[in-house]
Amino acid sequence: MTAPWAEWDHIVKIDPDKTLVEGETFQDVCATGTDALEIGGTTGMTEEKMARVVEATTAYDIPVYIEPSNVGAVVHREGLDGYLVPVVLNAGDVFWMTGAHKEWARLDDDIDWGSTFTEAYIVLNPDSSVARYTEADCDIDADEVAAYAEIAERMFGQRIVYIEYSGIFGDTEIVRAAADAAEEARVFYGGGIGDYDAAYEMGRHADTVIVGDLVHDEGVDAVRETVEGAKDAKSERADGV
Ligand SMILES: CC(C)=CCC/C(C)=C/CC/C(C)=C/CC/C(C)=C/COP(=O)(O)OP(=O)(O)O
Ligand SMILES: O=P(O)(O)OC[C@@H](O)CO
Ligand SMILES: [Mg+2]
Repeated sequence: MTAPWAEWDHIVKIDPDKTLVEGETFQDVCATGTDALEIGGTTGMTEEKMARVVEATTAYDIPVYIEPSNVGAVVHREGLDGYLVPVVLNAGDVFWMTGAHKEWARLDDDIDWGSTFTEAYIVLNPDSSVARYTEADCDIDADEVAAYAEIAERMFGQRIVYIEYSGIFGDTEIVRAAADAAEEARVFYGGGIGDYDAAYEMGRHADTVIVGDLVHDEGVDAVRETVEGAKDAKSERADGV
């Protein structure tokens, strides 16, 4: 099966706990040229907030995926394309590898496994909420990140390796190392993408560039630039994927 994300160069991640820039709508976000929306955030997440954003975004012609950060924030809804569920490879607490997932399977009888996929996260900004929650070991070098990417794909069958620098622009050598280690698995990169150049730079290595805070802090014009950066980088890549 071709993965839904196979052609995604760029994703906007909407945090239901944050607002859009005044005067902008989800329709404007969808019109930036981004390939998909992920809805999720670490702190302040509730089912109500999630439901509100899902309802507002599924009205448009763009894939919408929930990225759950806890069991209570998952909603099921007509028009939703599916679920991209994090599994944090370098978490300090196994709850974030399998524990939350076990609880979700135990409590939710309506999981649609056909549209549920996992993202093998490697969390690398120690000051981010996600690093603090998961007690991630962020003090790892490019070799170790590459090895995580390798085992994610080869031992655990992961199809997405997500290099997560939430809040800061990451180390391109680390992203490159992950990309080199991944054979078929796609490398997602997120963190601190704020303009064309940043998206272009990470898009040279990662298959998909994710933009989060920018949509809430700066708005759709800035996001559109990053879409162009990611897409230009992709079209210039020798492997063409
Ligand atoms: C199995 C289910 C249903 C849930 C568990 C899912 C897991 C393991 C989540 C792990 C870590 C996590 C919270 C991932 C979400 C990724 C994300 C949205 C990160 C961005 O958050 P930050 O930028 O750190 O936080 P804020 O912007 O909310 O402060
Ligand atoms: O908010 P930013 O820093 O763009 O990070 C995006 C995303 O990777 C967060 O999960
Ligand atoms: Mg954030």
